[in-house]
Amino acid sequence: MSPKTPEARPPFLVVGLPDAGALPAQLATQLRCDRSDLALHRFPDGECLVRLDADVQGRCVVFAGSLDHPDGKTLPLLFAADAARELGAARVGLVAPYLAYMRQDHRFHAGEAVTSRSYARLLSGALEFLVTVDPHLHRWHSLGDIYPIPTRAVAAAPAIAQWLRREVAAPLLVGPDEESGQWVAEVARLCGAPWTVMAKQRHGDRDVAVKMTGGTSWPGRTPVLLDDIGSSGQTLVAALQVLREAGFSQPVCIVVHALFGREAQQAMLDAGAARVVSCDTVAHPTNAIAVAPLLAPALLEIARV
Ligand SMILES: O=P(O)(O)OC[C@H]1O[C@H](OP(=O)(O)OP(=O)(O)O)[C@H](O)[C@@H]1O
Repeated sequence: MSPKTPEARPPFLVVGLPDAGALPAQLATQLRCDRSDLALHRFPDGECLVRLDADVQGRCVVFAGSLDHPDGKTLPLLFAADAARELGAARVGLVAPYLAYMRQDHRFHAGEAVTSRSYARLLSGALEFLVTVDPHLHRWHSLGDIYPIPTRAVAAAPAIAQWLRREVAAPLLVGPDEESGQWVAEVARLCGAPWTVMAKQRHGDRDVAVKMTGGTSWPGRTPVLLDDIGSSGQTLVAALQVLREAGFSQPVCIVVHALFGREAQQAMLDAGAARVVSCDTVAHPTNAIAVAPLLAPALLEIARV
């Protein structure tokens, strides 16, 4: 099949998922296209009913919204994607700044589901492309390992580095575990700052232990703890305690995806964090770093191949 000419490309329609915040409007503005919000009704028995209020015929329908609290958001998304196709959409894709279930990437105990793979199959059965931000890639090396559809993983690092250059004079980037090295090293490179990672052991959902593995002598540097996800907040709390014991002061905490509640945020402040900030992939009071503007270019690239 020959590549589509620009004239033949279907126009975009952005459809905001429930609780998607400002993202759908931002995307529609950047794409200069129409936007509509998915109507969602919950019946008394908990079942959902979705309704598309815009004409999707012949359009490239882009659902937009993060997949935090995924169990309540995923079925409406799948139903809506199915409806869009039935109603004549030319293409159906998803921009989800936070992609759920990526941490369940291994059968840790006999009989457990490898949910990241199952979830990928589920979404890939309903969608033709996916754009997200810094998915949790630990045992999977890329989204392509589990998502058969075209995907783009947008890096938050340039936006984080830009924020740091503005807000922290002489940062030392610190990752709380080895996996965080992938984000920490890139942000450090972009800032021209030194970096190190700790070693983490997870014993339970809210039970982690971390220890310093590199040096602790970084005179004049402000430690900046950087991780992809804050959930219970215990990883960062444990890392903050280690930094305090090593004599660091006024550490800054940055997470890409803020999945934590008020208590976890308070625990980080109590453990010595001078500031706790996050990217705007999940709407949260700590949002300070905008990555949503990076999504439209990735979407244009992927939706038009
Ligand atoms: O706020 P918390 O509840 O501590 O969760 C956040 C941590 O969880 C993830 O790693 P995880 O411990 O799942 O390790 P992994 O790299 O083995 O997937 C993530 O990279 C954070 O480090």
